[in-house]
Amino acid sequence: MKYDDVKDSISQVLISHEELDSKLDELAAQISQDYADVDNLLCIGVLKGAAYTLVSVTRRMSISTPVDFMSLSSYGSGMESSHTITVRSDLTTDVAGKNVLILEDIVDSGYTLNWLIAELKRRGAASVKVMALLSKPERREYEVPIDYLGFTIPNEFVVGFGMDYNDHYRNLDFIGVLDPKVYAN
Ligand SMILES: O=P(O)(O)OC[C@H]1O[C@H](OP(=O)(O)OP(=O)(O)O)[C@H](O)[C@@H]1O
Ligand SMILES: Nc1nc2[nH]cnc2c(=O)[nH]1
Repeated sequence: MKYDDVKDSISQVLISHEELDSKLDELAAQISQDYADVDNLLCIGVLKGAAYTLVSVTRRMSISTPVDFMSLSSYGSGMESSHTITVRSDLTTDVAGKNVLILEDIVDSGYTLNWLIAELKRRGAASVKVMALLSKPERREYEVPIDYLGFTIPNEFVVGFGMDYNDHYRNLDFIGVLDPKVYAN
């Protein structure tokens, strides 16, 4: 898809590249401070969307951390969660005894995180904390603790910085509202 067509599909820039950069700096500084003396930190990202957030935050951290990814499916290619989690590919790390920090791009219904936190605890993680770049509280159906939050956003379908519609728009360097004309009819 040409970049001009992509821009035409965005009805509003919700969070600019500059705002993202400075928030990512803040989050990474806070996490680095809080985990400076914590052993066995493991940062986990849920593919595909959170890859952008995980890399951007850990790259800015002033402490060293192992990273791992998990691929879960709840949304498929569309806009509504199926509320059934399928593990497409699992972590390669044994999380038993690890202090896990999940880095997510967005918390919407909370279903994904609610499932993942329970699963990591079931596998014996010593602690599980959450960083989410975006939270959409109006959509919440499952309460999840967010220890580090970037932005609270309104109930709009957003794309960019990891977030997709039909696997496009992830590589935008800002977060925008997808124009409803894109998914109408
Ligand atoms: O709070 P929830 O309602 O569970 O929604 C949040 C989940 O939705 C998105 O992933 P998605 O399933 O779209 O997969 P993707 O990252 O591959 O795009 C996002 O990355 C979260 O993992
Ligand atoms: N792209 C995208 N994926 C989501 N998953 C849950 N909420 C959203 C959203 O607003 N946009």
